[in-house]
Amino acid sequence: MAQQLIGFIGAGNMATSLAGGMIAKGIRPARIWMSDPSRDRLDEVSQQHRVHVATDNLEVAQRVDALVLSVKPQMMASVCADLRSVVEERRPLVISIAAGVTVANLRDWLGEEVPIVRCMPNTPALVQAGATGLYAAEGVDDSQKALAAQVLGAVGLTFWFDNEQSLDAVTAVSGSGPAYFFLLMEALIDAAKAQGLDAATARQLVLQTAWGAAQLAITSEAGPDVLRQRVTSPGGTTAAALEVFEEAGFREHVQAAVAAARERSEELAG
Ligand SMILES: NC(=O)C1=CN([C@@H]2O[C@H](COP(=O)(O)OP(=O)(O)OC[C@H]3O[C@@H](n4cnc5c(N)ncnc54)[C@H](O)[C@@H]3O)[C@@H](O)[C@H]2O)C=CC1
Ligand SMILES: O=C(O)[C@@H]1CCC=N1
Repeated sequence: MAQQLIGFIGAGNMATSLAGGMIAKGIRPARIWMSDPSRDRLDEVSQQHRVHVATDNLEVAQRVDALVLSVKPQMMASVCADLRSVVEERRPLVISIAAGVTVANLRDWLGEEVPIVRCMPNTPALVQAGATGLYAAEGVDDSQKALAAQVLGAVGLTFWFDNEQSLDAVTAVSGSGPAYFFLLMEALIDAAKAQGLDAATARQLVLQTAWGAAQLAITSEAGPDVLRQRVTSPGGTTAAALEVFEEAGFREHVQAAVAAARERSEELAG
């Protein structure tokens, strides 16, 4: 694994965070290749990370042991069509991070024999605090699984799943999940302003509280339920607020929202 080369097709936000995370974890930049049609983007990336770059996807595919497909889902079919002959001939491990693109889609586009790992990362990968679900299709060996875990593990935690359908649940929970927390932050900032706090202070209070709560939950042995109870004095302010949330059906809304996201993920996967 030490000398294997990793290529990213598409040098966008997710690809550059993954590469940045890998380099921060000690992988030599010389092992990383990136292709993108945008010369400006590649110049930026090679300056920042010192990785190899190419405007031609095939140049990267011809060199690497693992190919991370990191273009937008709607680009995937055409990008794969161009890569197909090289991939069929060389059989690199293909790692897809595209939402809603299935192993069956990738096999259609790249050939039946290609080893594929499908992943669902999330945007906190951009700050090395990601959570990624991974699924290895049949034909992926242990060293290839280790390589995929090394790539995605460079930007956060990784979790393997035995069946591909689980990735729909992962998408609904941790893939889309950052947006749920951002919505709560937005709503709390608005509420803070409605209570007379200035916008900048409201923002800082809310973000620090979100960060602190996450840190506390991650580092504490107690679960979120116990931590919530510890904040809540009987008859106090938190109890007054939580009662409003519960009466409004907060938990049921979260259940319904996640179910809707899962359903949409299944629809997108076809
Ligand atoms: N936003 C999210 O929460 C998550 C996104 N993803 C997936 O990550 C993938 C990449 O997303 P981002 O990095 O946010 O997108 P992005 O738009 O930042 O990057 C895509 C890159 O692909 C390049 N590109 C376009 N056409 C190309 C081609 N023919 N060949 C090579 N490169 C080409 C673009 O120039 C761009 O730099 C998507 O498939 C998305 O579904 C995965 C998990 C979470
Ligand atoms: O909203 C979406 O469809 C994608 C999948 C997970 C995050 N963004």
